[in-house]
Amino acid sequence: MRGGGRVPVIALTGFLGAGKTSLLNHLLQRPGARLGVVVNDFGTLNVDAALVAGQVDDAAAISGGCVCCLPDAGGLDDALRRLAQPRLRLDAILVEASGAADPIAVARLIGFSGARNVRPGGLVEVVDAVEHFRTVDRWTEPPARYAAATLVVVTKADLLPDDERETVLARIRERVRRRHPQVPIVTARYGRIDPALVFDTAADEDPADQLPIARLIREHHANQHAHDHDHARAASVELVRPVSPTALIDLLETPPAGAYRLKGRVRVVGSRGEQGFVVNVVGSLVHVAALPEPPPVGELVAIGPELDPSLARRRLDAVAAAPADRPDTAGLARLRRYRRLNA
Ligand SMILES: Nc1nc2c(ncn2[C@@H]2O[C@H](COP(=O)(O)OP(=O)(O)OP(=O)(O)O)[C@@H](O)[C@H]2O)c(=O)[nH]1
Repeated sequence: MRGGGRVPVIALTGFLGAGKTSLLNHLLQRPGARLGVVVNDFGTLNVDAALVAGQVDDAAAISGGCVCCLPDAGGLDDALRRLAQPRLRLDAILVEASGAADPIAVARLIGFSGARNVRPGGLVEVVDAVEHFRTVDRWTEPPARYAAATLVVVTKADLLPDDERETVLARIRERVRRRHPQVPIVTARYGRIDPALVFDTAADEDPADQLPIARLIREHHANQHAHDHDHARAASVELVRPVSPTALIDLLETPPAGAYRLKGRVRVVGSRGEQGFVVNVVGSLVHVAALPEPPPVGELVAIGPELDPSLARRRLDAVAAAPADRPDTAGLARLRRYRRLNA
């Protein structure tokens, strides 16, 4: 381990559904690296921890809020302390912040962590090329969050219309550069970047580009009263039984009011036994993928800055309660159609 024995902590930030878990799973596939993971998710159920592809023995999961708003970094410091123990000999710790977390606050939490054996290793801001200008960058001035990044990864360019792709990507680059002229910006489908981009940053002891962050953090402290991000709200349900594909697809296609993001893992009864699926909605995009095994217990989480949690909970409960013991041919066909679209 380099860096005087302190383990670099690399933060993955980005708006709800931008592609942080996809990037994390990609980085975890790096052969030979010993990586620790902290996942911060919404709701009482930690879907992201369940979706982190089995490469880590113990993903420290922090659920029930956004990491930058936890009092005194509570959960984060504990998780970092646990993962930075010398006997684990980790090369780096990756922290996936919740989609509502403010990157500047995340940088501060890591920079001033009470865990002794860690040091900041960079902050990767994931940008959803499709939704970015409707969600994160909506005002005249580019958002301050760009300045906290040591690397910007733009995802979902594949979903942009061919004749708009270059214009949108150029606009993202131009907006980011106005806040942070030197930051590297890469485009990557499903976050499949060259891992050296992330782990190189982590190899530098006290990289020079931490300096602007120190200033940002001070400014941020001064503005603490004007908390500058919406607290997303969440509703979740645990699924002990298989779900009805029709009820599920109806939910994905018409999410509860204010649910910008829906995600979960489910079991459905097919003609040849039970099958597992992971479902994702980001804005108006629905994504369905098969799981290798049906999850013993599934879950669904709805998240959004303007979500009404009790109304959303009723919709989720209705999906959990819909009868689903027999194969539902029409519903399964709709589910498969999404799988084909996303293949
Ligand atoms: N087409 C396409 N889909 C992507 C890409 N990156 C991510 N996705 C999909 O976008 C959805 C959200 O991705 P996640 O990686 O779960 O996003 P996230 O930022 O971890 O989401 P939260 O933690 O809930 O905020 C999933 O369905 C991904 O498969 C991409 O580059 N192209």
